[in-house]
Amino acid sequence: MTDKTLIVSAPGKVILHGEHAVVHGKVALAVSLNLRTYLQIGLCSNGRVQINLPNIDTCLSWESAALQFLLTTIDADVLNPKAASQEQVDKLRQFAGIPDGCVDTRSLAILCFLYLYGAISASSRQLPSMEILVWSELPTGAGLGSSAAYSVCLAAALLTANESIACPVPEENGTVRWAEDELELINKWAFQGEKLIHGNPSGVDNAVGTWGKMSYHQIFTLVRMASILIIGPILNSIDAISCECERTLAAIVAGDSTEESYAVLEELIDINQHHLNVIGVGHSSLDRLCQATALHSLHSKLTGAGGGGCGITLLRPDTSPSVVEASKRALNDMGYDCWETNIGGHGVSLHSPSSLQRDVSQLLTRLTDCQ
Ligand SMILES: Nc1ncnc2c1ncn2[C@@H]1O[C@H](COP(=O)(O)OP(=O)(O)O)[C@@H](O)[C@H]1O
Ligand SMILES: C[C@@](O)(CCOP(=O)(O)O)CC(=O)O
Ligand SMILES: [Mg+2]
Repeated sequence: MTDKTLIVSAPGKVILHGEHAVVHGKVALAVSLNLRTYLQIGLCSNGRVQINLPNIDTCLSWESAALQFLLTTIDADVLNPKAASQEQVDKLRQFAGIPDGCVDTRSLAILCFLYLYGAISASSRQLPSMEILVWSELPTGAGLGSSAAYSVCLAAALLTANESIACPVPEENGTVRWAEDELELINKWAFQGEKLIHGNPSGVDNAVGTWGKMSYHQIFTLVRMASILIIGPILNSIDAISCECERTLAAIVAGDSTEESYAVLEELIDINQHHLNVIGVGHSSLDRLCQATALHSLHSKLTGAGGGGCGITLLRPDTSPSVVEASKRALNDMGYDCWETNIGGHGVSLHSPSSLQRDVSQLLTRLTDCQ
């Protein structure tokens, strides 16, 4: 058991194309964002387990003894992650006082923590006393993958703390990542956490949180439902959109872009936005967002689960800053928040404290002090 305080972080994601379709086995194109979730974990000897989640105004603490039931309830092999059974979920809910069917932000975050903590500790038959603090730059529940970043951070921190994976030492001012097989294990456990939050996730979000950069993802877990016959052609079209977008982006990255490349990207965004509305995951507020940016000749679509949440707008290299500013002003006036982000942030990482940006470091210190 490592006795150091560890700080890990994982990026959020944005799905360029393929949300929802990916759950039905189609291709999704997702990229990591430069907005991250940070987790600080410290092992202690006070016989307690504490988790502090300031983004959702939650701080809970239990006697380790009260958590012993986890070892009898969860019979997991740390190297072979598996999903929580319904019986296990029921026991965790009962323990945490979460009524059946309750899926509020706090309940889901606690269920996810309790399962990952119990399952990852089960092999060593020990429940370490620890303090965990999770803070995120990502909006919660808005389509930017905050749940996956949370699950990835928890999986990485808990696996490292109980030495199921190595604890690489970052250089001063530096960050390090784990070996590929260890990242695989982090990703698999994070996926089990995502299942508790999402029910039937595709696995795209946790893969981006783990590996970062761009992920071209196709998962062959076809969900059978009657309406799939009707929406099948739309899902196939979304699949083709993801593939065409990937080809166009690859050409841009390779320096083979033409005037037309960006026009293609814009057209793909418009078509997909219509498709997402047709399959019923749009929202009038997202339509208004698309209309507002269209007035400035910018193209937008919803991203993530939809039904509210975030939209993305493509800024071409030749989009003038005044157009960006004018669209942001218009959106702000309509009550939207805007983030100008970069894509391609690195995947889950372990930080030396001095490598953190000053504002993040100060915030973690402040939040630790008031625990
Ligand atoms: N920083 C955080 N602290 C605590 N819980 C979090 C945090 N970020 C995400 N979560 C959990 O993830 C859920 C949001 O996930 P989800 O609805 O999938 O939206 P998103 O698009 O942001 O992933 C929250 O309800 C909460 O349970
Ligand atoms: C709708 C979906 O494709 C993306 C959901 O993304 P988010 O949780 O809204 O960030 C579901 C999934 O891929 O698991
Ligand atoms: Mg999510």
